Amino acid sequence: MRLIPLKASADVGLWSARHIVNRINKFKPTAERPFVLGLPTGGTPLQTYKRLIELHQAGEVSFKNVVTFNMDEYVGLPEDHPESYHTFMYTNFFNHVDIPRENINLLNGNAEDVDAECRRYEEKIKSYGKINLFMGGVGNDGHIAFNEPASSLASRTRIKTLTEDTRIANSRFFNGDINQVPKYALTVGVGTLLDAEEVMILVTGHAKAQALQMAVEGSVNHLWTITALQIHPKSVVVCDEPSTMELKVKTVKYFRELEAENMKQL
Ligand SMILES: N[C@@H]1[C@@H](O)[C@H](O)[C@@H](COP(=O)(O)O)O[C@@H]1O
Repeated sequence: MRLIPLKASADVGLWSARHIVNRINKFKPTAERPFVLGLPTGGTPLQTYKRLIELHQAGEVSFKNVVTFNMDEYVGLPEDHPESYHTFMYTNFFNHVDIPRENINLLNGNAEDVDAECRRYEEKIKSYGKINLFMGGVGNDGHIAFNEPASSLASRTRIKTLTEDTRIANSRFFNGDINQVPKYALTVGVGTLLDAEEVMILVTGHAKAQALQMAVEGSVNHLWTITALQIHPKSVVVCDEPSTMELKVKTVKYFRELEAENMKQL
């Protein structure tokens, strides 16, 4: 695991956006061989999306040959609901870059047969071979995508019941009313995430300190599904200072020194 300890959340946004741009440009995608990017919603990646739009406008990156797969979507929320992940993605990112609409993949939380919808999604990912880079955030309780505590670490895309903690955390987007937060979501599985060539997780704010500590210093376990990153061959965690509060000083020092060495070699 690579840990990038940065100062502020704005730095996390910039670093992660540059990382995505570098990966896409190095890949030199074409229509026949697109770059496949996994994407999250939530408050954390907002700054990344802003920076990506700026880098696109500055001519540093094109999304013409990029195919995206979002990690999750609420069940039963109309697609055009202001808090659906469809709306989030178009408003905060897709509407501002040159990605063709047909390259965008989002789970349909209103599908009549949700199991068939989840199978379709897995098949579609497979049809591209693999996801080249999956970006994600983490819940306060260590969930990755909507893989709530006790999710199988081998799980694939499926329907999940949200925990009360997650619904309380997400009620901030629903007028502070937990009753308006959907009870279910469709989500890629931990196994789906682990299949990606690279996984990049963004962690910002003090509320995520315990999740970050488990991710980096804890043991792999299904109660903190973020810990599955430890068995991924290429995972990178980009974090700000407040989120490192529960890490050992020597852990942060080690990773900071490693990154300083990397910078020197560039
Ligand atoms: N399904 C999403 C996750 O993908 C996200 O990582 C988490 C944290 O969101 P935020 O970035 O707003 O803290 O919220 C939701 O539960």
